Amino acid sequence: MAKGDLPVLVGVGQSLSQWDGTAGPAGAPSPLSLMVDASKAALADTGAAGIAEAIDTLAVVRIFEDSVRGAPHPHGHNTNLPGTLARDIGAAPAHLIYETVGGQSPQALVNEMAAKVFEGEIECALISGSEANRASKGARRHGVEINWADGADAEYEDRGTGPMMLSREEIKHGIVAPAYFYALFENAIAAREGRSRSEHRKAMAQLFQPFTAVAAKNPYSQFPVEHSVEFLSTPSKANYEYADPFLKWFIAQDAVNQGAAAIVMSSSKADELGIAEDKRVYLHGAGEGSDDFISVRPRLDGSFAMEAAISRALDQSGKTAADMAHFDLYSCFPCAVFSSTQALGVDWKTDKRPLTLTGGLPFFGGPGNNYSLHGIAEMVAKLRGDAGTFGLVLANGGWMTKEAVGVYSTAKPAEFTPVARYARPAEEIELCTESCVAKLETFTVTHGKEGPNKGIIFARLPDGRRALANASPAALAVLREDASPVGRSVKITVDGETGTFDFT
Ligand SMILES: CC(=O)SCCNC(=O)CCNC(=O)[C@H](O)C(C)(C)COP(=O)(O)OP(=O)(O)OC[C@H]1O[C@@H](n2cnc3c(N)ncnc32)[C@H](O)[C@@H]1OP(=O)(O)O
Repeated sequence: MAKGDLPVLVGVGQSLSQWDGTAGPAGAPSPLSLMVDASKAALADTGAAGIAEAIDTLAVVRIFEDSVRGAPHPHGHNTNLPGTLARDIGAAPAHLIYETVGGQSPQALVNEMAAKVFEGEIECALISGSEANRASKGARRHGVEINWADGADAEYEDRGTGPMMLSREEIKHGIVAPAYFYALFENAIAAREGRSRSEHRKAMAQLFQPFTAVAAKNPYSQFPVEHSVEFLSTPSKANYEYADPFLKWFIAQDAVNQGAAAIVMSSSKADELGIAEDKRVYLHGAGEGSDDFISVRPRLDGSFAMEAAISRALDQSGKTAADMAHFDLYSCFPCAVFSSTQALGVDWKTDKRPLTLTGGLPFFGGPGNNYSLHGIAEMVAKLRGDAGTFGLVLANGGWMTKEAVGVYSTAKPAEFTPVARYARPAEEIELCTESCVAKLETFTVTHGKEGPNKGIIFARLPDGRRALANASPAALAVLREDASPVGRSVKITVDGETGTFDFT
């Protein structure tokens, strides 16, 4: 293992199952089976023999059931996903890793494995991940027994669930689901653009309509249907209100059975194994950024972490956003794409380059932490067919809390620079936890099957501090109006640990 060897992606694979329990237990996938299928496809995709035996490092992206402390395993627990995956693909890696939580992890693992190859620590890494949440939901809904329990003796490095991404203050006010966090960003963007709810829904639908067209043509999409702007922007039974301004199809869909895998190795190992030049895709730039709890971020209409990760990756590659021919931008919610295109300086309304290669998390599917491994798989395939061009993958974790970016091309880079440590924000907003009068900064209304249930706001005091509060019944009715309430004066009364507000 020589130090300074150029890392290269040589194989990618994906898997998909539409199993949802309606036709009984036969053919039910598990997270492991989806990873095995995708990994075997990645091994075959290299076009060379002996790859499984060459894998010295195997890293698995953390699945949903292992991402929340104490979450149940309703279909049995696979206690060693890396070890069982290695067993089932005939590999015997010296290093097994079970990655920490976050949608950044596929790209972060590529960045890490590439750096380890370059440092001469490893020669060949397989990265894989999956979700079988469609199977899980379907099995429970239809009373079908499925069994995911498994295990292996091989030791693995468990990176755990990582630091908390939400604060006590946020939890107390009901900001507990990704859609609620992102709705606060989304309404901050709508307010900046001067849009009412219906106007912003139209803009979100215009952004996402082309994503649906890509998803409709992708054989690995879970929901391959092209939707109109009209359908996407209009509340209906099929497109119900979830967290204002989001309707169901503005949201990452987690009812998916999808797996993906990618193989990173040293160029000399690729030479030794006879991997053809036209299979090889290089990492030209890598960047990573992180952010604070949402309630203390100075800006809500954009992302510090995205800006940091994107600019670092582009700088490393010596390219600009204008040089990118292809993008796969994380799209769990429209605001993630509004924020990344803003950071890239790409005008989503007029730019001709597609912003997704898969179809995006609401339409291709949102397989938990692993979505961007599909983005990377699609990017590798796209670049092989468009040799010499460049593409950028942005992977996003938490609520724009952890970002990892990769710039790729089949062109051989003159040099490789390992990724720098995560950029960290320097500024944070002080919170006010007493009764106060403030100006509404952003908001959401959460919905259940019975309709709207909770109004949540952030408000800013004249001294710059921020307060969190929930809506009184009268204030909730105002939040439901089409006109944006952002900028209006509110009176917050704190009782115990939570604030309740009314409009003044
Ligand atoms: C970094 C990041 O990636 S952040 C993103 C992380 N990912 C997420 O947060 C995942 C978010 N997504 C989800 O939770 C899910 O995909 C959902 C809720 C959007 C859709 O889930 P599904 O399992 O497809 O639910 P589905 O739409 O089939 O709804 C189930 C039932 O509940 C009903 N329902 C659920 N919520 C509502 C609601 N708010 N209003 C009305 N009905 C509702 C549906 O109508 C449906 O009823 P039916 O069974 O009678 O037809």
